[in-house]
Amino acid sequence: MADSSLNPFLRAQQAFKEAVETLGLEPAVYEILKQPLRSFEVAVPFIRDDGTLQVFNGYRVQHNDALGPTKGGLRFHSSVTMDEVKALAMWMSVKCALLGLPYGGGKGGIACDVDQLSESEIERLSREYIRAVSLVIGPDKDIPAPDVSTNPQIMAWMVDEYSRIRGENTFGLITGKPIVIGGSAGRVEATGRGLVFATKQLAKELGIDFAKSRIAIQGFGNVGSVAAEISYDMGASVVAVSDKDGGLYNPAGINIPDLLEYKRINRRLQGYPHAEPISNSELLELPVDILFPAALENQITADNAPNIRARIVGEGANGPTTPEADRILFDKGIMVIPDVLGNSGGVTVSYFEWVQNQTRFYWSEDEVNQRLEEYMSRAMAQMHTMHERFGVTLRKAAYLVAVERIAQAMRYRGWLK
Ligand SMILES: NC(=O)C1=CN([C@@H]2O[C@H](COP(=O)(O)OP(=O)(O)OC[C@H]3O[C@@H](n4cnc5c(N)ncnc54)[C@H](O)[C@@H]3O)[C@@H](O)[C@H]2O)C=CC1
Ligand SMILES: O=C(O)CCC(=O)C(=O)O
Repeated sequence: MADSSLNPFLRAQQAFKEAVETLGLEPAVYEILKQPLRSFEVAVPFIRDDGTLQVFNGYRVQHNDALGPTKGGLRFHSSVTMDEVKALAMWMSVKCALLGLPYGGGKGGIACDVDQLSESEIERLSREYIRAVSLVIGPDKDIPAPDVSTNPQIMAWMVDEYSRIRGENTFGLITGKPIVIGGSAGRVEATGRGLVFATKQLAKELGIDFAKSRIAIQGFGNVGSVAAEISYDMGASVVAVSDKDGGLYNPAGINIPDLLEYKRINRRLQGYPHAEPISNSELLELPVDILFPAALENQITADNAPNIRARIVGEGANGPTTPEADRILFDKGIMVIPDVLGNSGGVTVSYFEWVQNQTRFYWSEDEVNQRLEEYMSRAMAQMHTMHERFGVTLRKAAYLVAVERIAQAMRYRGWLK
């Protein structure tokens, strides 16, 4: 069966439409939320190491700022398009509102393949991108952060470039920075930590002991590798992991610290001697308790959803499950922790980082982790209330919490007359 719901922007629009209708809100709410307030497409010229000039397409989208400045990551990936960035920004609006953060949703990216660029080329590209969007971002306007193929080093170059343009250190411009220049303790781990936290809570409700569970993880970057490490430390058996080049499977469980050391030395997962090779599609269909998709959108579709055997799908990635797949998983009794909650640990600790930058007062990692649990527990409780009140999936319930909050802000601000 072909899956008609692969365009993430159309999916995001449909989800907002359903939420506005379910809540019985005025149609004007959907008219505002169905597209971003501002979408920028910029040319990013930079000099290659061989002296030639290359120009990439860059994007920054600000979906809705009723609750505060827009916030969301920057992705460097060859598949980045305006529609993808719009959807990612819309999902950020939902995530920030659900978590009760004083932000709207934003997102950005550059269509490029970082594997083809040297480190100095990535630095020049990052600095040029910031020059291209410097007029539309800022600590009280729109605050970027890491996403796919971007990291604290890239955030450092970007905040440095912006600070040079402004003529003053502006650490609150961007989050996910190295700790020594205003990064927050716990930000690198936050998304994976939050995902494991939310999954452990749901597992308990379903009578699954997380510490005895079998887990498969697609994507072994910031989100997937941290989720693997924390799950392993809690005693769970991580039986499969993967990256864009394929996966590894050991039904007896993979020693994650050993694999991380192997990856650090070899810069890849492939060839690890204590697990069998497995494809990404095989990994998704393994007989496990918990599946963490932590790579890209559209991984669980109408085609493979009937074969998913996990009892819980905890979405670390943004948009890994299509709406048709969502319906199939629901019918099979598989619980899905929606991305807007599952991966919300990242933006929540980004918010803490921004607060620390604005106040110049820095917190310990324990304080960060404790507040992260408080914010996520509150959002989960509100999502559960909507889930029960309207009898809808957790994803729809998350949208109901978020859209009600954004609509309230727009109403007070006089946008809905
Ligand atoms: N970094 C963060 O704090 C947050 C990330 N996310 C989302 O989590 C997902 C992963 O992001 P990061 O871990 O930050 O990125 P990353 O760049 O650190 O890692 C991405 C991983 O996915 C793998 N991958 C790429 N394409 C793949 C494919 N087709 N099949 C299987 N694996 C593939 C890569 O090889 C890599 O292991 C994205 O959807 C991102 O938007 C969401 C919230 C916060
Ligand atoms: O940390 C942030 O501000 C945003 C992270 C992000 O891009 C996401 O949650 O998808």
